[in-house]
Amino acid sequence: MSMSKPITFVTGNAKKLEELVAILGPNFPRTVISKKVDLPELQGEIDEIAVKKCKEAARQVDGPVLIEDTSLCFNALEGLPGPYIKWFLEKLQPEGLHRMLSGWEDKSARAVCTFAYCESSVAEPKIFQGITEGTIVEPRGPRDFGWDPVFQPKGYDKTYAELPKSEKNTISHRFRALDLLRNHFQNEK
Ligand SMILES: O=P(O)(O)OP(=O)(O)OP(=O)(O)OC[C@H]1O[C@@H](n2cnc3c(O)ncnc32)[C@H](O)[C@@H]1O
Ligand SMILES: [Mg+2]
Repeated sequence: MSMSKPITFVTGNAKKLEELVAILGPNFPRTVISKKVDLPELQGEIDEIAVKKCKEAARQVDGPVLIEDTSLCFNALEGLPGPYIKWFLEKLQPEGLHRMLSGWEDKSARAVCTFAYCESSVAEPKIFQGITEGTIVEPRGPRDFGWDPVFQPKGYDKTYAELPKSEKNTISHRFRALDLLRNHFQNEK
């Protein structure tokens, strides 16, 4: 029997939590609870943001914490909007994200999900990152989660939004990151 403390997943985003629960499933070796906090939107390189965000979460929660930060990187734009995608999406809507690339032939993009886990406020965060390659297309499909309508994963003719959740959750940036996280905790036992 494991005596480990529960892990608190700190996020203000209910859809992220929903996907994490669906992807990890019931056999994940640790108990994960969630806490709704809007952590600051930081600047910098992707890994650096995740580390800082995790340290901030660890300051706010007693015990092990998990955070994640999601970037959408347009290759034509040298990786931008990247970690700033939240503001671009909020101001431009999915249509505007697609329009941002109208002057570029290269519509390719990468969805990057970076989890950071910290045992306590004095421990160094560990990073687990997943990347899914795709293309930015005109928005198609339901609008219940962020930029899903404009991201068409490589090898698919549907956007993330058009794919059944169960299928997105087997190929997504978040799935790939959580697969690494799962391996880490399974090997720890
Ligand atoms: O509290 P946190 O966990 O930070 O949640 P957030 O919504 O602020 O999320 P981020 O800072 O990571 O910003 C990422 C943006 O991308 C969106 N997003 C994240 N994962 C996504 C996914 O799998 N599909 C579509 N949009 C996604 C999300 O709604 C944000 O607008
Ligand atoms: Mg955020």
